[in-house]
Amino acid sequence: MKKKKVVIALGGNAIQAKDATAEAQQQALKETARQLLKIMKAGYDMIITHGNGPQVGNIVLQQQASNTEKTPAMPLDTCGAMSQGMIGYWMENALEDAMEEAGIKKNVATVVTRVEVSPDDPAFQHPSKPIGPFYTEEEARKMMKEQNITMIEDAGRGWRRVVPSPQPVNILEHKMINQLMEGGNVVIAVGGGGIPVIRKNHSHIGVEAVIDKDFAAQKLAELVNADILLILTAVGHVCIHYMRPDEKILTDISIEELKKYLENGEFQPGSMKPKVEAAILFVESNPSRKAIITSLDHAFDALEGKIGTQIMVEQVPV
Ligand SMILES: Nc1ncnc2c1ncn2[C@@H]1O[C@H](COP(=O)(O)OP(=O)(O)O)[C@@H](O)[C@H]1O
Ligand SMILES: NC(=O)OP(=O)(O)O
Repeated sequence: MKKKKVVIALGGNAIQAKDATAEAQQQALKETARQLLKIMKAGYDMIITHGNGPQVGNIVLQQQASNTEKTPAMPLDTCGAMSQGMIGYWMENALEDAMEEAGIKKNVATVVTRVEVSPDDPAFQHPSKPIGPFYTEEEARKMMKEQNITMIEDAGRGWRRVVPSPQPVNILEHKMINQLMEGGNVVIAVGGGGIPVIRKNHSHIGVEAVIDKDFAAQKLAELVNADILLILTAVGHVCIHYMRPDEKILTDISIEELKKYLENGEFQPGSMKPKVEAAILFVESNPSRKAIITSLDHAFDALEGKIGTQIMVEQVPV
């Protein structure tokens, strides 16, 4: 039987569960690798994508802190590339160790990935993607005045810097990523939503932005003709009336029904809304495709259709 192709988008909790140290992030990735191993063992072909919001923001701050003529600060696109390398390297170690323990022999590779965006994307005028650490309102107001940056309150958790987050238009390395996966390798790609580039005079030029990893994963999943887009976050299901007394989990759901909830404003921008939108776009691109939103610990069972929010063209009758 043909192996199913899965593109996995790993949420923040898969990497930065406790704190921002290299040790803590690598520790979190060990558990992530254990969960991903179950998917590997079941014979799925997989490409792993991941976020970079906390990490790229911290790299930017480190760059600024040592910005001298001899050690100049690198721009945001280059910081994005650094975050891909850093997280890809940690993930390679974690996956290799997990495979070794389980007696699985596969190669793991990270592809530094550029994602083309449109220079006319309106997102460049409206920074919305939170990066780096959280601050108090007082600290944030001072930083905005002194540094000419935009900061917003992030889902009740504190204030964070925000940067433009344009939509992915094309993934430049998608053919190589697909070949690596079809060759039986585990591929880590489009990290942090990819390095944002625009096309100018036959060249690609990096731009100051951070692409949403759920949209980038959706674009990649379409381009490699994946069967399933698996979006992993900290909750087992998408909910409507989230955090209210009448909260309800969504299990099997059609894109038509999900769209209605989206239009009713059920999902928050910057958290569940981009995941739901990415899932709908993927399923709409081909009716045989399926998107799943669930937690890391439910990843394998969700692929088997047992749990999580399963998004399809038609709701499967029970
Ligand atoms: N409608 C909703 N249903 C379920 N969870 C929601 C909803 N709205 C917000 N959330 C919260 O948002 C989180 C996902 O957003 P976020 O943490 O930014 O994503 P990521 O896991 O990609 O880092 C969920 O884990 C949950 O805590
Ligand atoms: N690039 C991106 O979407 O990162 P986070 O998921 O960490 O916000």
